[in-house]
Amino acid sequence: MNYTQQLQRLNEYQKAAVFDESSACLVNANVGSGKTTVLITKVMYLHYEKQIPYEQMVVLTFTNKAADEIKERLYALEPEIKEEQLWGFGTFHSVCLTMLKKMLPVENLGYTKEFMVMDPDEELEMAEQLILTYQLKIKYKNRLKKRLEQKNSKYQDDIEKLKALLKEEKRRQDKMTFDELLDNTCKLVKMSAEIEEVSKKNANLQDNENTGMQDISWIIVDEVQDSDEKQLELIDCLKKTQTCFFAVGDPNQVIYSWRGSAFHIFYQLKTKYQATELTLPVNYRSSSEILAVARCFMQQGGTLQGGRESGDKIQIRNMYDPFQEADYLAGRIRELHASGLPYREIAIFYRLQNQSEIFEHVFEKEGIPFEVSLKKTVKDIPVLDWLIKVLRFSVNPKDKSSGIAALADKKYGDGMSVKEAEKTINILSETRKTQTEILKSENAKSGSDICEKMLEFSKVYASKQVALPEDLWSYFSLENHLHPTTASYVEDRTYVMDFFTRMITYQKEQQKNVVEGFSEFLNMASLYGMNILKKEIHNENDTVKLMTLHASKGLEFSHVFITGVNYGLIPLQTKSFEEEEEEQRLFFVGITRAKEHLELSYYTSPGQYRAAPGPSRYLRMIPGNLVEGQEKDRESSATHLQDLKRQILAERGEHRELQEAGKISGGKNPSENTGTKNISVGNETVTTEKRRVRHPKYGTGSVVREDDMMLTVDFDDYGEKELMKMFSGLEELP
Ligand SMILES: Nc1ncnc2c1ncn2[C@@H]1O[C@H](COP(=O)(O)OP(=O)(O)OP(=O)(O)O)[C@@H](O)[C@H]1O
Repeated sequence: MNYTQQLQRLNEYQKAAVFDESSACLVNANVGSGKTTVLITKVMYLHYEKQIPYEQMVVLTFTNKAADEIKERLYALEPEIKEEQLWGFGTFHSVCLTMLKKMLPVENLGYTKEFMVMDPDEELEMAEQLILTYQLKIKYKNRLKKRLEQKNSKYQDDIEKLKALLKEEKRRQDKMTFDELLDNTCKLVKMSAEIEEVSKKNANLQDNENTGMQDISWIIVDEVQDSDEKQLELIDCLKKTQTCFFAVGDPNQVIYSWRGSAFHIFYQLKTKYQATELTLPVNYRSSSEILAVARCFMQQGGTLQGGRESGDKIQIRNMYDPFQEADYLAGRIRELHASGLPYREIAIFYRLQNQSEIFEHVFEKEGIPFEVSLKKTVKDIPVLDWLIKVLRFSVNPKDKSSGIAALADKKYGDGMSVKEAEKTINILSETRKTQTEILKSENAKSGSDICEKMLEFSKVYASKQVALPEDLWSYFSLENHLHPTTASYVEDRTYVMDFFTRMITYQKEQQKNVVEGFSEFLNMASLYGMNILKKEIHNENDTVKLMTLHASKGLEFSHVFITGVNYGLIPLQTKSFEEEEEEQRLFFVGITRAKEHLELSYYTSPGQYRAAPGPSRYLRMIPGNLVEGQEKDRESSATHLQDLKRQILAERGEHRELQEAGKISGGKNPSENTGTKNISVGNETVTTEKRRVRHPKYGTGSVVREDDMMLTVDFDDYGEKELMKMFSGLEELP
């Protein structure tokens, strides 16, 4: 659709937002009212009608997906647009990264232009290494991240010393955290503004000093309701008196308030910039029945007008348990597909990631094509997590933390302890001894081939080009590190080769030398962990989409099934009124993804820790006239259902047997080193104190049950998961 066609399609509210030229404008938009549509048309309007160059626009989005969508639409209209022209289109973090690399004097803050980005886990690892090296006494280490963020500590320990060491170490290793990308951009933009001010005053001394900063005419922000304090501060730094500010958002869709976003953002921005307020009230997505249900969960008042005619009433179903539900949905999807509905128009939502498992088993058996939206980042794939450390140290030998972590990795590294790895790196990098000398050295346990390779990488590849992924594979002797006899080898190798291919392609496309190109790619891998693996759901595939309510934001489907609307799941048990409100908004987001048809279901026997049987109170908030006849409890004893259940449980059992036989790798026994109080009930032990653990894939969580063999952990972002003790791969958190 070209610019004129796009403009003609808009309603009066949407046009008012596109044409608005006040110095600040806030668009309070309803769900599905065309925010994305307006934002893209606005950029086109400014460019084509007002002749604002793209390079003078900063268009900030909340996800990379949203930024890519806008860029793709612009490229489709004007394929000749250069990437540099769209430097300001991206997430807050990626735009800051570009500014720091290309426009701002990072050297003034003690960094080089080659600085690398580190994610929050890496910063924690660095802090843990420093605690070890300097023998620091730190209380509540399981809350180290929080404690490092807190300004004033009330505990008597070495936390302030650790903060200072960490700051120094990050600068020494030339690394910035995500937050520092924003903080440092702000600092340098402010410094540039001061220089400009001084040079204006001293105009007779020299012409306006070139601060390297682009003139920014427009700052445009999408999903402004999800911005946090740091992001607002960045907007404030970038906005000069002549810069116009335009933001769209929906206060009813705040689902990340734990990141600091809050309702007061609209109010704050409005008063700060004396912003004009506009609205987009008409929802074009959902049928009037679906909108009527959505209105029951709106918290911000206002009207939610519908732009579409009425459709099906919504349905509420009672399922005995998740097995019965999966079986029902398989049949229902088959029916819908037979009647001509593409699979891609069907979505199933749930509150916790672990709820997808039963659907996956059943759909696989029933031959229903599906995709599960997993929050997969490179960090979730152990081999890539390790490889990135190897590469980070290779392109930046100052980054000793990555080198140490790579060598000390139990599975892929050299199996050294952190201390041994540190010594090896220090000796090798400082004295550049050969491997034989290292072996003789008293201080190091053994020499390390990969350590030498990492240290020599920049030199070796200064003049050489990498042509194929195989070159890197053999350079680092990865065959030895990925252990060809292990079960994970084939999959690991595919991940590695795929990662190399992308990295080499990127470096060539950007016409950078190997070290520069790889560094940029690794920074992107930290920032866009998800995108880079292309594991996000692809809407073009004709598959049923399975995802958590959080992951559904911004998407739309003809038929939506929200499962497990039981108390304890939807909503989750909450600790505060604010959390409860956020749960409700999350449900609202889920409901408003549906265009034609919405089904909600609850279980009699949810089979999830903390979930209560029976309908959640949310279902009682929906007026009866919007619902098509409630079904009675379904018969749960159908023989085929019992068989299905048995089959799935048996498969789970086989999985355990494989683990027991050592075919699936695992880690240390987490109960070995705990001082937890446990109460035994029969064979089972109920944990009375919260034992915190970390799993390489599922993240952090608390142990809720354990017996001699098994251990059940309630993961913070995943929900409950049962693991074999011996092979759980869990790391005990202090
Ligand atoms: N003026 C219009 N006429 C007809 N359809 C429209 C119009 N504006 C937007 N739409 C359609 O309405 C749907 C929602 O639009 P869009 O995705 O831009 O909304 P949104 O506000 O970004 O949604 P969300 O609140 O879920 O983030 C899309 O299918 C879009 O094509």
